[in-house]
Amino acid sequence: MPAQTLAERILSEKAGHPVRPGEVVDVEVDVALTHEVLGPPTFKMFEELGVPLWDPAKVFVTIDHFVPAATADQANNNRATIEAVERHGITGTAFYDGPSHQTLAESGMVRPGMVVVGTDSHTCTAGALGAFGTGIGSTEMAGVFATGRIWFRVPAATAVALTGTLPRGVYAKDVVLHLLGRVGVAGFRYESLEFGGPGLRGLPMDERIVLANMAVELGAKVGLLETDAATAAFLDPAGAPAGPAAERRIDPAADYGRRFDIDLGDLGPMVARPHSVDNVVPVAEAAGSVRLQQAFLGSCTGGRLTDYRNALEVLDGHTVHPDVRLIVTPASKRIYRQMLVEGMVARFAELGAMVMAPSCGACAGLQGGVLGDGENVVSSSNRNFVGRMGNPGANVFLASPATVAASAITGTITDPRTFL
Ligand SMILES: CC(C)[C@H](C(=O)O)[C@@H](O)C(=O)O
Ligand code: SF4
Repeated sequence: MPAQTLAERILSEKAGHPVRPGEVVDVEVDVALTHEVLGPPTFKMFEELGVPLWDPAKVFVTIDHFVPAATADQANNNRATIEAVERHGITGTAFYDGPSHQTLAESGMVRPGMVVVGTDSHTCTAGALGAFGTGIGSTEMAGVFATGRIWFRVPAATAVALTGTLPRGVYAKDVVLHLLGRVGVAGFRYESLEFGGPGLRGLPMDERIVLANMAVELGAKVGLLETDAATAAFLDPAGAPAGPAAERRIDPAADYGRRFDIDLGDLGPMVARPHSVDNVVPVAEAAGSVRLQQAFLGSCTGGRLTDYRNALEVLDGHTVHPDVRLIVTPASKRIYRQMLVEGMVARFAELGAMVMAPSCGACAGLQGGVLGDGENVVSSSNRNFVGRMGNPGANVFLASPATVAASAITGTITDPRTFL
């Protein structure tokens, strides 16, 4: 067997022979994800085929974007989704539990080496668990529902070797923003973006997930991470073994088109300014540039326990600027419950934050924090194009949860190290 990239290894195992970049392979799907936004049209197209669902146990359906519904149309989509799940006997569901990529990761359905497809672009998040995860359209998903199979062109790969440790006030989000600043939104187009090295393995799972989650912002087909004991512990919190497939490391002898070496110790807090996720500068350069009306801590990128702990570390002992609405939208019910246990909900409430139900919330501007004309928001989420967060007249700045917290205190973009 030749040395393989993480993506080649998964697709080779699935195809039954060693695959090469550029080759088209037809593979079995292990998990198919859909949600209330693209689920109803997907089910409609699939049902027109007149065949049974290939495997109801391998489908995961969520209601996460329209939660709680802001309009009757949204509520009708939610109902249509529930009815489709009932019609087809689908067992994997997370209704009103938080963004699908977090709830799918928590569900235990995803394992290293799997092929995961979803009608959502951030399905690449499953790469944090060692799975070949990618977003597909609803028509293609109708085909997957019917056959349980899909074809891919095997992607070329880039390896990102992380060494060192992140300085205080710097987080995984800053690593992704740093990469976006270097290569741009199409920097890894249709590639497998593979992260490894001791720097990666030193990051907690909550932080690692950010790297896989934002691979799509860099144009990548998949964002695959090395897996280790921490991955296994995430998959099996009770300590049950995750199986021999759990440990997957980058093979330096594999055919990587490009290799990046990043010493985490060299990085600083970064911010992506409107209206592109690669419009990146060090936070210091954007500091004080605009007045903020909103600060958002949430989404499948920046709504996990580590994010809230980091944000509260900055916020503790300070007050939120009176002009700023601080919105906290946990990325799952499990996270929300743990926040209650740790007293974080109370601390956010005392700071005047609006703590919302787990959902996508303000991230895609579908409910839970739409912006007004000319308003500026600093957000721990992943996209800032014109109209993202619900208003083409608003401006979205993307940063780490700690930078969001620091900026909420001052009412303008602020380096979190000011308060650490
Ligand atoms: C609504 C959904 C199809 C969309 C996506 O695919 O990413 C959303 O989750 C987003 O983040 O923009
Ligand atoms: S939280 Fe945002 S990025 Fe994630 S699935 Fe929801 S809308 Fe998309």
